Amino acid sequence: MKLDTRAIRYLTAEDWRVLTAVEMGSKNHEVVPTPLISQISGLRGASGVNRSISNLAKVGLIARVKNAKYDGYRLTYGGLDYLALNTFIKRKSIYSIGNQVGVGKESDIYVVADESGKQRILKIHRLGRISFRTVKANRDYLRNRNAASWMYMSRLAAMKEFAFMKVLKDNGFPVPTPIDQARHCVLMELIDSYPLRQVTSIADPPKLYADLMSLIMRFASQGLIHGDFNEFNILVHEETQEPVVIDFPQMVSIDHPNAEEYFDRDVQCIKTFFARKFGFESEEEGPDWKDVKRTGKLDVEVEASGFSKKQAKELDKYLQQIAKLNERDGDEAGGDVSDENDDDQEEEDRGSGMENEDDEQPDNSNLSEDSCEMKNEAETRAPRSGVTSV
Ligand SMILES: Nc1ncnc2c1ncn2[C@@H]1O[C@H](COP(=O)(O)OP(=O)(O)OP(=O)(O)O)[C@@H](O)[C@H]1O
Repeated sequence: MKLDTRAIRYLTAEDWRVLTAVEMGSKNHEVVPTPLISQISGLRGASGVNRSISNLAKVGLIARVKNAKYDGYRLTYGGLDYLALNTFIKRKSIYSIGNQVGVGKESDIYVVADESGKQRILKIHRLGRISFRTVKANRDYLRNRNAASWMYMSRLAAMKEFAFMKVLKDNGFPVPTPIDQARHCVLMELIDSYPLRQVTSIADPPKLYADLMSLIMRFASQGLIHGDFNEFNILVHEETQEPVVIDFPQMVSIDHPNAEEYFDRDVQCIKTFFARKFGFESEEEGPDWKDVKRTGKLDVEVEASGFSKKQAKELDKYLQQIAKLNERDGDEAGGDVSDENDDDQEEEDRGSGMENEDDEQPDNSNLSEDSCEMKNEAETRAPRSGVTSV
């Protein structure tokens, strides 16, 4: 799903109201009936509403749903992107959109700029897009998921990322400065860097290795385990060669029942990577779970910062389901980024009701042993040009 912002400046105030109405209506309607869109938008006269509906559908921000019992529309990823961008533009967080610099399994990364031209990173969470392609085959798995689960879950993922980044940054951890969050998008500082995965040579591998191991210990002493601490999620600053950590979907508390396992896996990922890539093996045994001493409670602090335990559980459960689907479908789904606009009928396959049935702890067991290898290799260096105004 490419972010095409060409139409954003041409939408009228009425179009925005109608788009917002479709978003609001889809909170409890799989397919939002046209009369409801009209009612929520508060616009007088059917002709204006119909004109806006047709404008929005033409540029793919909403999609007419065929085969439904009644005539209706649903919001597309594009529509949600526009709503989020509009919020950022109004808040003056974003002025222009540049190149896409990353396509992850579950996010798209763009360079954007504010009015002064300062460049930033926009991360658009797109949870579940891979699994959508095979959603029919996996009916049972998703039957009880919310109609708008991709929107809701992508928003939770953005909220989680923003909350963690904020708490970590405020406590002196090397993470990008979080700038803003709206719907399923996070805006953050652009780090002049390469992902460790792409770095071909490093001046001082033992130092970087030691820095990373002490980071794992620092996280743990503050009550946290990254859970996906690998060469894809560590950026190496171009000038200083200092590490900057990104991407926190798997982050868990050291009180998690599987904490030791996740901690050991983070350590092992770094060991394996340094041995393979730089031929470096430390003489020291490396950080040991037994040496972790809690001196802080960032795991608790993050819950108080706007991302609740309940939301964390909802998100973790959904991530586990998606991981299971992807695992089951193997290569068929792997890396196949589906565009949800492709298939008008898929909405039917998603049930309703976002229940939170049990009290399970977040579980990272879906990650395979070699989770260090899980990500797609994408063009990930942030180019500094091509920023166009939206
Ligand atoms: N703040 C940043 N500054 C510079 N580059 C960044 C920044 N954030 C992300 N990137 C680039 O985008 C790439 C992908 O980012 P990230 O790991 O957060 O998402 P993802 O891996 O695409 O998501 P997923 O885990 O769902 O696959 C990074 O490897 C990095 O090259």
